[in-house]
Amino acid sequence: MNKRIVVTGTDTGVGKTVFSAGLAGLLGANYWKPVQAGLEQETDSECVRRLGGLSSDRIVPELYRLRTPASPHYSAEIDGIRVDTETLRLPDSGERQLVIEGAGGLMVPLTARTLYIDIFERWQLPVVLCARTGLGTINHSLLSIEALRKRQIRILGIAFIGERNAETESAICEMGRVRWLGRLPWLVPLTDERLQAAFKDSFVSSDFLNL
Ligand SMILES: Nc1ncnc2c1ncn2[C@@H]1O[C@H](COP(=O)(O)OP(=O)(O)OP(=O)(O)O)[C@@H](O)[C@H]1O
Ligand SMILES: C[C@H](N)[C@H](N)CCCCCC(=O)O
Ligand SMILES: [Mg+2]
Repeated sequence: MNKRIVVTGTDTGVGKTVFSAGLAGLLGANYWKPVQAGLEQETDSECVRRLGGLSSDRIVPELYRLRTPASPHYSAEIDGIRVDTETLRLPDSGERQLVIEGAGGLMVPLTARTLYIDIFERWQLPVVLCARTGLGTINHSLLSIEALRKRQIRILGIAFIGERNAETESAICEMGRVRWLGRLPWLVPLTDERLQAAFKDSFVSSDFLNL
């Protein structure tokens, strides 16, 4: 039985890391951010550990820690290295499930020739697509869905992040023919306790089990 889930999004900054923290906390899963671009501020792994309440042994180390917060292909060039996409092999997660977060949106380049979506296609894991609820998200979401479908990547569903927008959420799910998994509201302040409580109210763990 597959126990690994990819968390991707319609864009950078949509809330994949916060969602991943909530999901890993809800499932008791491990977390992996294969390629981290940007080290000056809290990394995604550090954020998931803090907000998801994960012990350090549940965080799989990144394969690439690139200094510059930019597209990984460029951030790697600045660091004088090249992402070897052949090394992006799925780690064994042992007894626990594994939440894997991409970087930015689907068509983010890891190298001049390889997009993250190409890696998702190779992995053939189910994908949760994180999306905003505000104006502009319908286009971003339907484009992302189309790209995933074209590569026959299984979409578990859409996880919305932001304030309720019933018309937009239903338009995306109906026109994109994808499941509405839930909506994580915007939490201010954003704390581990508030996230974990809100996540339990927003999502159902059975949607992410027995994949
Ligand atoms: N539900 C939420 N409530 C409050 N703040 C949030 C929420 N989701 C995300 N944020 C904030 O929005 C910003 C972007 O979120 P996040 O880092 O999760 O995005 P991302 O999609 O993982 O970005 P990246 O592409 O860089 O990995 C962060 O400052 C985060 O704290
Ligand atoms: C730096 C940022 N936080 C992410 N890690 C990488 C986002 C890459 C976005 C590339 C793009 O779509 O222009
Ligand atoms: Mg992130």
